[in-house]
Amino acid sequence: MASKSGRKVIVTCAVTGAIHTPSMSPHLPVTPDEIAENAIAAAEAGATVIHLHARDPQTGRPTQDPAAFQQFLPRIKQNTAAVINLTTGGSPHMTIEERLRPASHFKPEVASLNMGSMNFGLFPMLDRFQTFQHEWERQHLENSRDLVFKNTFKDIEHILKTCSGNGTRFEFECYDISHLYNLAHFLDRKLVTPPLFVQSVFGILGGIGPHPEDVMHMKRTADRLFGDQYVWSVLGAGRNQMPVASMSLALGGNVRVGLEDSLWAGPGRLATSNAEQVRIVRSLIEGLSLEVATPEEARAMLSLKG
Ligand SMILES: C[C@H](N)CC(=O)CC(=O)O
Ligand SMILES: [Zn+2]
Repeated sequence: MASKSGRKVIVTCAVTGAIHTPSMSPHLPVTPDEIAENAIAAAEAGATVIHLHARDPQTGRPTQDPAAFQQFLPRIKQNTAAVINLTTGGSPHMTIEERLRPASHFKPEVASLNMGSMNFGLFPMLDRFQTFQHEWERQHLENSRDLVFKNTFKDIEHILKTCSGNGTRFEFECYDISHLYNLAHFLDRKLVTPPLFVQSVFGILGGIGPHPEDVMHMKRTADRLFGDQYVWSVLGAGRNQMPVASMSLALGGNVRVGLEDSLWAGPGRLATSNAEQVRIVRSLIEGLSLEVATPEEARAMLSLKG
C-alpha cells in the first residue's frame, strides 16, 4: 500500500545553549555573528524552530542579557521565517529572574519552560574534555556535581504568568516522567492550553536515560496524560541525539537537534555546524517518507501567534 504523503515533522534546532563551552568545539557558535549565521544556515537546511541562548562574545560564558540577544535576533528574523524559541532555562547556575529576561523582553512566539527541579550533571564531560581556554569552563562542569537546576512550582507558575500574557507559548522541557505529571498539574489548573509542545529530554545525568524503553515510557505516559492535546518532540543529549530522534520519527514524533544538545555528527566526529545536524536528521525524516514541516505548518500545529 503506497504511504500517504509524508507526515509533517517539526525540526527544532538549538544553536548554542549553555551546557557546552567554547574549548569543547571550535564549531560551537559564541559571537553574535556565529550565532546568527548558524541559525540562518540551520533554517535554510530545514529547521522549523530555532531555539536560542546568548553568550558573552569574549569568554563564551552564557548570558541572559537582552542586549546580547539584540546582537543577533533581528538578523535571524530578517533572514528566516523560522519560529523563534527563546530560552528561559538560561544556564542552571542562574536565578529565575535572570533566566526570564529575554522572554519577557522580546515576547517571542515560543519560550522554553523546564518542568521540574533536578540534579544537572555536566561533570562527566570532564572525562572527555580536559584543556580549557577559560577557567569558568572547568568550574561550570566541576560545580555541576553540587548543582540543582531549580524549577519549583512557584518558578514555573511565575514564568507561565509572565510570558502567557505576551502571547508566548511554550516548549515544555520534560527531563523525566515526573515532569510530565507537573505539566498535567498546570493543565488541570488551566495555566497552560493545548496543544502542549512537549520536548522530552533524554540522556542528561539527573534526568531519564536515553534507552528505547525510556523513550517508550515517556511516550506512553504522555499519551495517557495528554491524549491528543500534545505535540511530542524529543532531544537526545550527546551521542544519543540521532538514535533518540530516529525512535521519535518511528513513533510519530518530532525532533530537536543542534550544538546545544550534542557537539557530534558521528562517533568522535565533531559537527562542523548546526546545519550539518539538521541535514543528518532531515535525511532520517525523508528516508522514512516523512516531510520536514515548514514554519507556517508548525505555527498551525502549535497554535502560535505568528
Ligand atoms: C537540555 C536542554 N538544555 C534543554 C533546554 O534547552 C533548556 C532551556 O533552554 O530552557
Ligand atoms: Zn536551551
